[in-house]
Amino acid sequence: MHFHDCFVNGCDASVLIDGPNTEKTAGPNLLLRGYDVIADAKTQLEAACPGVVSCADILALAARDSVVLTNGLSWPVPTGRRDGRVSLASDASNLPGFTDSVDVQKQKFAAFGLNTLDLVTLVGGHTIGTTACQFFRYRLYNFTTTGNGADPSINPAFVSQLQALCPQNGDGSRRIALDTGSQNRFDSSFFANLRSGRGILESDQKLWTDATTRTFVQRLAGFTFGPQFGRSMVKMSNIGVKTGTNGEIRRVCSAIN
Ligand code: HEM
Ligand SMILES: [Ca+2]
Ligand SMILES: [Ca+2]
Repeated sequence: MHFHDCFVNGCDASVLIDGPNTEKTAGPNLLLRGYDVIADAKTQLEAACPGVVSCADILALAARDSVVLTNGLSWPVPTGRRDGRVSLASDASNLPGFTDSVDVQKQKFAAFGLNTLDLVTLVGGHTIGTTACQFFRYRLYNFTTTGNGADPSINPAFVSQLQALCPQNGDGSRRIALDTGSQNRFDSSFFANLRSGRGILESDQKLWTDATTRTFVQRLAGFTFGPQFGRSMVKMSNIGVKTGTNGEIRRVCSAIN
């Protein structure tokens, strides 16, 4: 959620606003979840200290805390973001898509001052969580006309496992781990999986196929992922921050004051 917020109008909680044609209604945001967790935190903060902690700061802090809760390394989160007053679905086109080439992924991150190391590191957020079959099933059936019909960048031994989890005409909303075998642990296993052709999203596996990002995947599969993730997250969470008289401290995260 923090990533999808920061890439559209900066880290200003614009992604949390309810209403017709807000960012929430844009394709890439339709499956975001956890709004209830942010709303709960806001209710408790307003009861203790009304008007002080922005929804944008809650998103940044919750992102860090979810990493800590899944056994990842912590980092200090700079605070002081104010909440934006604009949220338009039409602004969500900056967000990367799961079929994007490495060049496009790099461009979309570079537009916010994030370099290739930041890109590969931040995509490592896929060490936790799941994806719906609909976002990668096309890689398993009739992707090619030769061989077993699957995307050749998938480890052949892994194809049948994925086919069993996401049958061709099965439920597209069924969810499977983005980091096979380690979906609840914030570790470097995601990068080891890319290295062995076990990436789930096409955009993730391409980070290994492409020579310009492969060296970073190789490096992050070691011990540097933990500390680097905190550094790259602090860069991401500074995108377009509103301070001073810009924006407001929302009373409720789903609506402007
Ligand atoms: C090239 C960039 C990226 C693309 C194309 C991408 C795409 C996706 C897709 C398609 C899903 C599955 C959505 C679903 O089925 O609900 C997903 C899930 C997820 N992504 Fe990304 N993502 C990218 C970068 C990031 C970054 C930078 C982070 C965090 C720093 C991140 C964190 C997550 C998490 C935690 C999930 C799991 C959500 C859940 O379990 O509900 N992603 N991503
Ligand atoms: Ca935003
Ligand atoms: Ca993991």
